[in-house]
Amino acid sequence: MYEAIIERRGAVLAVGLLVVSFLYSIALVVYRLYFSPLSKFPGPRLAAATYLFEGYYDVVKRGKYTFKIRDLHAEYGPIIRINPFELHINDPDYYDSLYNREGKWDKSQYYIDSLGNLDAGFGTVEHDLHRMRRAAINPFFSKQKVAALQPVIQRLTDKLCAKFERFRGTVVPLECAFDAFTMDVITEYSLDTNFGYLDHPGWSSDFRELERAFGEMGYMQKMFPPMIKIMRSLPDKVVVWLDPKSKLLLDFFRDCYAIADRMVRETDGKKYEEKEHPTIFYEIIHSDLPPAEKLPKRLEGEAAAVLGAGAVTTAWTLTVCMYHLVVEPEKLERLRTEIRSIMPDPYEPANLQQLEKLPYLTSVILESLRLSNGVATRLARVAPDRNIYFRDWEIPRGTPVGMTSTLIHQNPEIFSQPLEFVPERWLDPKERQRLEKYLVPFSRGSRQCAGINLAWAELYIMLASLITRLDLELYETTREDVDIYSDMLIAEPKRYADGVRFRIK
Ligand code: HEM
Repeated sequence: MYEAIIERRGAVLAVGLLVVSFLYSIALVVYRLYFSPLSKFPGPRLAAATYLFEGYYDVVKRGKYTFKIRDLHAEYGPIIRINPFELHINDPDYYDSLYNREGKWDKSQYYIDSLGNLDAGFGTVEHDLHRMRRAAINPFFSKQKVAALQPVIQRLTDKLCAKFERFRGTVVPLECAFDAFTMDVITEYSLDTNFGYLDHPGWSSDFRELERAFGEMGYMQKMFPPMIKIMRSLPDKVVVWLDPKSKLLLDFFRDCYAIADRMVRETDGKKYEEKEHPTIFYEIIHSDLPPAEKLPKRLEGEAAAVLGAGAVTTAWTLTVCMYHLVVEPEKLERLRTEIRSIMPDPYEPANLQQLEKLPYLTSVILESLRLSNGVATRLARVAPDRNIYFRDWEIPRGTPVGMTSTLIHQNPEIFSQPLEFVPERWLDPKERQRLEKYLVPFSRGSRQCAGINLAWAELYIMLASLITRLDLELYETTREDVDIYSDMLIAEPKRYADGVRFRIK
């Protein structure tokens, strides 16, 4: 009898809960469509009503919302509402108004959640905290510091070129090779350790897989915000059973923690003074940051951020660059001739300052940065304390507003033949000045890339040595292996499984 009553009450409770959540959902949709401060902005009603619209394009169709956003702009105009709480602008001339250093600029919590809430400058929502964290690492990435440390980059460049020479006649997955190079540069230059990827007998694609897993998880996380917290609370074995790819992520964070922990211990003592050069942790540990900012767990986030942000982005730019140069041999030859004019012996490398003066090499790098879209996704910024303006639109304070470099770099009104590799467009100084306003691979403003100088140095030094020392030919690789097809935070081509492959001649 009691059981029957309890059963009946349970059923009533379940139905009651269903009805309440149904009514709540209806009320939420009505609020979002008619009463939200963003309801005046154009865009599809479905996107304004629910995140599932975005989820369909990014999770189900895999990284396609960026391209849908481009189409929506064509339909609704330069400013649109892309989800219940976020706006997107597609007007290249507005870029510097959104990404600058005037006033406070937060990042959007929604975006930061998708990065797994990294406890690093990269993953910091709030302007003031970011400013403090960024100030501690800025000196380390200055042009002067990078210039002084170019021997490290050159040594690792020589190591990769020598490895290519040992692999003559074989097929090499070029992106994996460049990943190994950029990972070794960052770990040695920034973290004073060496993952030794270049010492592996072959070419590992682990890191690329890791970044892809990161992108996929980010999109899932956006749709189901408690996901990361739940995953973190589960034993590792269960997480890996649920999603085998997460093993790469777990191992990666474990490695980052181990580096951070070791660095904190070593930097405390004299031993550090014996080191060849400072590292990012040296800067942080000796900075004015409060003690809580210097704990290994926090520094794990900083290590993960520089590795995650700096390795595949630069490696992908090198890969896209080499693809286009090999496909257009007259451009490759022109570049070779220019580099040889200052380094006739390829094994006696020119220094960075000399390379920076080469106009064609610089143009090739600018064009490669434009076409490679290292960070492919929109980057939302939030003005926390003031309304901002776009043309006649007043955007309420606290609203995430994003723009997407990929869409700007492919805008035919700015870059003629936007999908073609045309380094020549950058050669005329006046035209270059005009175009550089719209070249934003590193973003701009207070949250722009910290590693710009390092990325440029790696690109100059690697290209100069590789192009003058070796001949490469494509192996079963087409434009479908390099052109962006999905936005997985980083750019992903249509045929990403085998990657970009070259035979070393
Ligand atoms: C071609 C290569 C690269 C590209 C295209 C690139 C692009 C970017 C972009 C667009 C951001 C801003 C992301 C956002 O707003 O959320 C960023 C941030 C960052 N990048 Fe890079 N990056 C490159 C190389 C590097 C390198 C070599 C490093 C250093 C090891 C690096 C370290 C960072 C860091 C630490 C941040 C976070 C900055 C902050 O929030 O204060 N990046 N990068």
